[in-house]
Amino acid sequence: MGVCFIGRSNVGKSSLIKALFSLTPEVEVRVSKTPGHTKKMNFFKVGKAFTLVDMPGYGHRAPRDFVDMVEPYLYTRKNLVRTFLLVDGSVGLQTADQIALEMCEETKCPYVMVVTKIDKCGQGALLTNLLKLQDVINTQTSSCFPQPFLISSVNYWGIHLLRCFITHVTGSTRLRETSKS
Ligand SMILES: Nc1nc2c(ncn2[C@@H]2O[C@H](COP(=O)(O)OP(=O)(O)OP(=O)(O)O)[C@@H](O)[C@H]2O)c(=O)[nH]1
Ligand SMILES: [Mg+2]
Repeated sequence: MGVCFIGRSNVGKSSLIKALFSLTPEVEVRVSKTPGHTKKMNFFKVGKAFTLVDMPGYGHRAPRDFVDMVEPYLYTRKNLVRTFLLVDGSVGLQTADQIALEMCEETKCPYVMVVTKIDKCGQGALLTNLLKLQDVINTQTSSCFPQPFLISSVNYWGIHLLRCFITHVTGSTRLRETSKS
């Protein structure tokens, strides 16, 4: 079973995965300032339980084979439990994101919006983009999680909550049996 991370090139997909793995630094996740850095899908195994998949970005300078590679994956992957669609907090939903959103709706696999880089965007811009995003979620989606996650991979805002969410949706929590006595 697995979860995957998609979004425009440079939005911070690899950085988010790196932040999620901050407690296990032996897992190497490559990040770059150059958009279009991640050119292949990268699979990160977490124990035996599940896999995180880092995808190449779409949009500006992204590998052309995004459509050839990612779309078939989303359509055929049976044990994909969630797709995380990342949007940059400073710029909000772009045309390419709308297309990705429609692709997610079509595959009917549950997906979750993640707003990235909130450390570097102004409060006003963030609020405007969030309200627009929330409106799109409310009116145009049926398999999207109702609330977006706000994160910063630089100072770890929202990372722990997202980690808990992923653990929950992948069923990786091992709840201790409560004492019956
Ligand atoms: N300020 C800030 N910068 C970030 C954050 N996350 C990522 N970045 C920066 O954004 C750039 C791109 O990050 P990546 O994680 O490589 O982006 P990506 O989405 O994997 O990009 P591709 O692999 O090209 O699709 C890097 O310079 C990161 O340091 C964040 O939360 N805050
Ligand atoms: Mg990347």
